[in-house]
Amino acid sequence: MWFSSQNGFLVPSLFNVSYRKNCSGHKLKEVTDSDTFSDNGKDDSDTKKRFHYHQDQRRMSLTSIVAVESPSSSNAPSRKTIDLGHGSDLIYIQRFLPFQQSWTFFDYLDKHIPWTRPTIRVFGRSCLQPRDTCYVASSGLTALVYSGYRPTSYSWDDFPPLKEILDAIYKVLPGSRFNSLLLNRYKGASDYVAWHADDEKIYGPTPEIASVSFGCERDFVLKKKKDEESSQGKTGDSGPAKKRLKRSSREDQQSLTLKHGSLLVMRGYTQRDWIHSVPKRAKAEGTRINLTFRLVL
Ligand SMILES: O=C(O)CCC(=O)C(=O)O
Ligand SMILES: [Fe+2]
Repeated sequence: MWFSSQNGFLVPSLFNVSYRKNCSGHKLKEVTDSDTFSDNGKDDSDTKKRFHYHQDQRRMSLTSIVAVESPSSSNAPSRKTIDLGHGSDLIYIQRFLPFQQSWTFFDYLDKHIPWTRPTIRVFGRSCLQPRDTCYVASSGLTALVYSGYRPTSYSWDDFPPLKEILDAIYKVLPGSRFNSLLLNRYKGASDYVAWHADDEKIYGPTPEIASVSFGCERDFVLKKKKDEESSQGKTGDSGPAKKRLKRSSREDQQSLTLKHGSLLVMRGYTQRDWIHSVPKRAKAEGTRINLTFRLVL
């Protein structure tokens, strides 16, 4: 097999290369998505390099990546499972959707979603939410309310491409079900989502949240709640308090770079025991769109 160099990595040259401006407006060279591509080892070295980078920044714990599962068929994109411990875990599929198709979704969502930037209440003060948002949900569900804001609920039928994305999620997560979707648009470096957990009662104690990202890649950071903040400390499965205090702080933080066309799934007790954020990043100049699919019980 022939290899060519792309962004410092050797990749098989049988894959087509295409160009698209990246979020800083620079020409970006990308391998046109071929689903078999993710199995050739490049995916891993790319990820490991990134993890080492984050490790340098003391944000990534390499030891917690417990499995890089082999795809069940050569067409399935490879997935990584990150065990956060105590019944919480993440799944990350970097090449979940094909690269060009992901840009088609991005353009559609950017143009057709009725984005709003609502005023929300944080610590008793009103402020403009630092990103655009929209909410889509099946009819008859309990309304979503967060930070004193109750978004208008749009219908799935208004935006048919959302159903295509949902179908793609069901293919990689058989048995899962989602009936609502929160969309976020980050218009540049200073848009962000602050530390929070999606632990609203309407999602139940162990919500599964499937998060698809398009456009400018951004860091997604998770931090373990202090034991008194989560009810996990009360279950007694994390050992005596003295032992808990000794735990290395690296185990309490995780960071991932969510790529264009990727899927991140948060499962188990992740919302009960962890908080997450998409921090401001000086270099993230372009627009990013993120979709979080959820199940309202
Ligand atoms: O943009 C993201 O990746 C995360 C968004 C998020 O955490 C949320 O909508 O609750
Ligand atoms: Fe969230």
